Amino acid sequence: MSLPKTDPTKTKAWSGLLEHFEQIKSERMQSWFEADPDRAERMSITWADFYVDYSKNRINDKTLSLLFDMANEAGLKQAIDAQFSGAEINETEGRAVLHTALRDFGNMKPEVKETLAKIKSFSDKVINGSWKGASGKPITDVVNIGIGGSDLGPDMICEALKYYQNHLNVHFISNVDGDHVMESLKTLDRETTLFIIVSKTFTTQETLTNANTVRSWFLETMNEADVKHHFAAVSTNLDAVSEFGISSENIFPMWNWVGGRFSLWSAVGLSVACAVGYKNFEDLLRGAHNMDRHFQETDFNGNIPVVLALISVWYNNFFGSESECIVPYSQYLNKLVAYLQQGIMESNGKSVDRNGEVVSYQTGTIVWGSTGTNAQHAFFQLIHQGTKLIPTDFICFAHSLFGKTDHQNKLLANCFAQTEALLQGTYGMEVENSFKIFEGNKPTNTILIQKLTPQSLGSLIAMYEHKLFVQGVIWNIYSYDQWGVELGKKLAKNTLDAIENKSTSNTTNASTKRLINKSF
Ligand SMILES: O=P(O)(O)OC[C@H]1O[C@](O)(CO)[C@@H](O)[C@@H]1O
Repeated sequence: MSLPKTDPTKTKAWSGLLEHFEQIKSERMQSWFEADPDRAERMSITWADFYVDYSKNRINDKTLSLLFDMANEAGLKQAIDAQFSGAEINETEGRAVLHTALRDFGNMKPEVKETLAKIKSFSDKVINGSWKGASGKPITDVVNIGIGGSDLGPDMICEALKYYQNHLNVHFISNVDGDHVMESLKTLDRETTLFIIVSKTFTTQETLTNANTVRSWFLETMNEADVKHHFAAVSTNLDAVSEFGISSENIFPMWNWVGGRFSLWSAVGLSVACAVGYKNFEDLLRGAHNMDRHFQETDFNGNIPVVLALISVWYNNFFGSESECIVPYSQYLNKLVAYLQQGIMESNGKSVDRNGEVVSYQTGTIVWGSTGTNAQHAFFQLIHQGTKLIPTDFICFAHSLFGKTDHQNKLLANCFAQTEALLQGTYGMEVENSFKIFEGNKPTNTILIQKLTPQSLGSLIAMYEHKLFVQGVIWNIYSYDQWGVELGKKLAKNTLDAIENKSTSNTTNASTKRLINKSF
């Protein structure tokens, strides 16, 4: 089983969509709402504790039907089946893509089960204090050292599930910036801190540099023999981890069939299990699995990731939208966008198709955003009155966690009101002058979830994972490799040599040469 290799622009549906776009590009959503009282009901999906309203989009039934035709012509069903079957759909790296297998409790690989049991036993001990530091004191602080997928996921989840957090303090050291490392260490007590080094490859320059700096700092007052009480690691490269000096009982495996940016469901989530307890970590995984089943089993017209992906393709490839915005109305989700940026842009930032040909159409969207209501007071002006069409996802929760009704009502009112303002603008209203005109007709999706729980969070993240995969299938690109980040890594090595040796004789570019020389 492999991924189909269909050029989307050669499909019948693509031609149909081009023609259809010309017919409806100037139509106003408001008039569709007025003409069709059932629009909001028809263009929404209720699933588990999710209600997804996609009615405020510049689409009608014909648009949707053509988009579904395109998905069929692109072989989306075959692609979904290929992914879940464990086929090597990451062909350029010769790997299967099975992050979904990490959360499939009914059908779990023995090595995954075993690792989850190890995560449970380790995190239980750290939380209940039976895991002692070298001097016999219980752990108070857990520090995750990793970057990219080995940092963004656990950091985002720990922040999102802060309400469920226990007494442990969690910290994340990611950037190779030494100031960041030293600032993070400033308040930590060596005797009560546990460091988890997370690196799929265990070759990443930033993570290894940071891990070595942290170990030297630790050894300023502690002994080599104490390392095993304070350092654990998560990696596929078990030999390199042992070489670093971490004892085998503190090593958690991961596997090549899990991409870094989809790895929070593996032992990469160890810091999450420590921060919120294993039960909540497992609930997160179960929530993601529920979304996997919805994605795998539901017809395209009721399938949340599929519908959201196709609508996004509609704006990207027909309206020419370059970016899309994500605005969660929950401060707990303030790291969600950074996390999704890696997932979406590292996956779909590709310009060569699955046949090895340079594409003739747009692929990956630029994703950006921030939490509401803060975002309203920052960049919403541009979405409302700027010249660009920026489809926006509004994510909100029906119930808050602390039950502050007054705040919650205002938070939701702002969220819903923004989608309405973007839809209606001031169209048909009398305004004093042209500066006060809001064009309206700006597309939004609203994802209303009952409550922020580990389970609903798992479902939400899995929803975006599947959405990006669907888009990659339509665009005929390989979403699961990331060759584009390799060149920079290689050049950084050469440049480091020049900086360390204070010599630019091997630097060819004049601008880079001058920059290096100015830095001495
Ligand atoms: O976990 P590792 O191997 O240290 O890699 C970290 C990150 O680097 C990348 O390979 C490239 O940025 C990401 O895909 C990955 O999440």
